[in-house]
Amino acid sequence: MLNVACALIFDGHKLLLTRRHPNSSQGGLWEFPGGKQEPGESLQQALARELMEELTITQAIGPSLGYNEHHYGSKGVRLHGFLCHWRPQPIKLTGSHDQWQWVAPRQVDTTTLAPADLPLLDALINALPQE
Ligand SMILES: Nc1nc2c([nH]c(=O)n2[C@H]2C[C@H](O)[C@@H](COP(=O)(O)OP(=O)(O)OP(=O)(O)O)O2)c(=O)[nH]1
Ligand SMILES: [Mg+2]
Repeated sequence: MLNVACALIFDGHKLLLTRRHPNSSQGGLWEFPGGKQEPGESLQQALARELMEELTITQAIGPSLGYNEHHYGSKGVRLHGFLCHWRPQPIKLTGSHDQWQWVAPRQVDTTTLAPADLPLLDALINALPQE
């Protein structure tokens, strides 16, 4: 099982989604930015590294939203979500993604979101104050 850490970066109203580069696995789908844990790293360290590598942003990694296990064919992914309070700063995509967007959590188009992400999106929505 591949351990992947991802960030649900939230500014109090909107959530940051990034779109996977068309040539990658799950290409063209939107996701929470992040990547694979490497040997010797905590999940939070992996996530901070990936956010710098992929978006050139520095984020304080907040509380865990749990994890979801998902199988893409024979490949199993354990996707760990962390809530991060957005620190305003420029975003620069370095190649893993071709777009980003800010979207209200309840308005995310779940048909174009990586399927492993759905339970983490629900965990965020459940943690929000009622409208
Ligand atoms: N980062 C990230 N990966 C996700 C999400 N949802 C989801 O199914 N995945 C899957 C896609 C990949 O099969 C797997 C690994 O993520 P990744 O491709 O970002 O890993 P990485 O940044 O380390 O990239 P690489 O070394 O493979 O280039 O996790 C998500 O929300 N964020
Ligand atoms: Mg990645």
